[in-house]
Amino acid sequence: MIRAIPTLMKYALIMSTYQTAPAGFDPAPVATGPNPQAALSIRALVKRYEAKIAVNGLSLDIPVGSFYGLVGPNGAGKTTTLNMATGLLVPDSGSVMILGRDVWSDVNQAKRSIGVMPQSNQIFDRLTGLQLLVYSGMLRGMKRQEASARAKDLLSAFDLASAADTMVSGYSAGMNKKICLATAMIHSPRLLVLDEPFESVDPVSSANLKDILAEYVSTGGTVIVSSHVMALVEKMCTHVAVINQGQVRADGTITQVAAGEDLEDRFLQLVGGRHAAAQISWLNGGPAPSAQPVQPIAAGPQSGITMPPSSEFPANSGSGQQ
Ligand SMILES: Nc1ncnc2c1ncn2[C@@H]1O[C@H](COP(=O)(O)OP(=O)(O)OP(=O)(O)O)[C@@H](O)[C@H]1O
Repeated sequence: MIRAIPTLMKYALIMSTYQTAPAGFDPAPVATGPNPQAALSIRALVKRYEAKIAVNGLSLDIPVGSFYGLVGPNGAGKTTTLNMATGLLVPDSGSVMILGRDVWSDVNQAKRSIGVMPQSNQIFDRLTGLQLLVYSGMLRGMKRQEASARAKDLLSAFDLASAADTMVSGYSAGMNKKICLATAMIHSPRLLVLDEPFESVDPVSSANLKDILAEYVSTGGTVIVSSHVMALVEKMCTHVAVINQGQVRADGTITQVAAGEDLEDRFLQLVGGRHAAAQISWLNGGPAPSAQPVQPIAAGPQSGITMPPSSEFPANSGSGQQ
């Protein structure tokens, strides 16, 4: 089982800093460099997409051995931050250190030392579950025999043993999540980064996954999960960071961040954005749309499509040209 998988990697200490922030943008000043003692240490991370600042000078320390939840509203910058922290997306500026090693000075080494759960559309789904896991292990430098033994342990731990020889394209959404998580664990990384790991997973499998992750943390591993499910984060995580508009609004242990309240209520206070229920009359049994005359649109005589005339779909001569 997972406990039997030995640690492969030991880590050196390296520090460095990226180039300065983009012109015209001033993230919050940062007094200290990354913390080499942390599992993941981020300083003044910035990413912008043209006018949009996705990550706005974000700094965060994630302690070794923590089960760390990253929460934030849609578009807060969680995925962009995690992609930059795990070597998948080049930051505009800022620095990231994983277990004392600067990520961007040797990005391939950084990638080998962590387990990042891929999205289901990022895996080779024409392989069987067993083949995918062995392949993932060998990509990280493992010998085939060892990768194969671990793959079988993982398939059984994740209740996928009976689907070991089934092509991943034939897996359900929940099975897909589990095989993705297994690919992130095969090389026994000391840091696991998981984006919404429990989405689509049934309650029994979810409880098993939580047990596996809790055991992994109890042996000194660090887990970072991004999630929108506050109850799950409150129950499972030791720490949490609330991210909004590309910055950390609050971070610390669950108790510190919740500050005596329900974590979800605290989250809503921190990120704001709640508004009175929208008044959409047609959702509340408002008047039925009035009948309008219809006439053919431009798709040609054989199309058989008719639409009411309007400013969005003006009637034209039926030439079919736009
Ligand atoms: N490739 C891209 N090009 C342009 N804008 C992007 C790109 N990727 C992300 N963004 C923008 O950056 C912001 C942060 O996106 P990100 O995906 O990091 O948010 P998130 O917190 O993970 O959101 P969610 O919870 O919805 O997954 C959003 O406004 C998003 O539209």
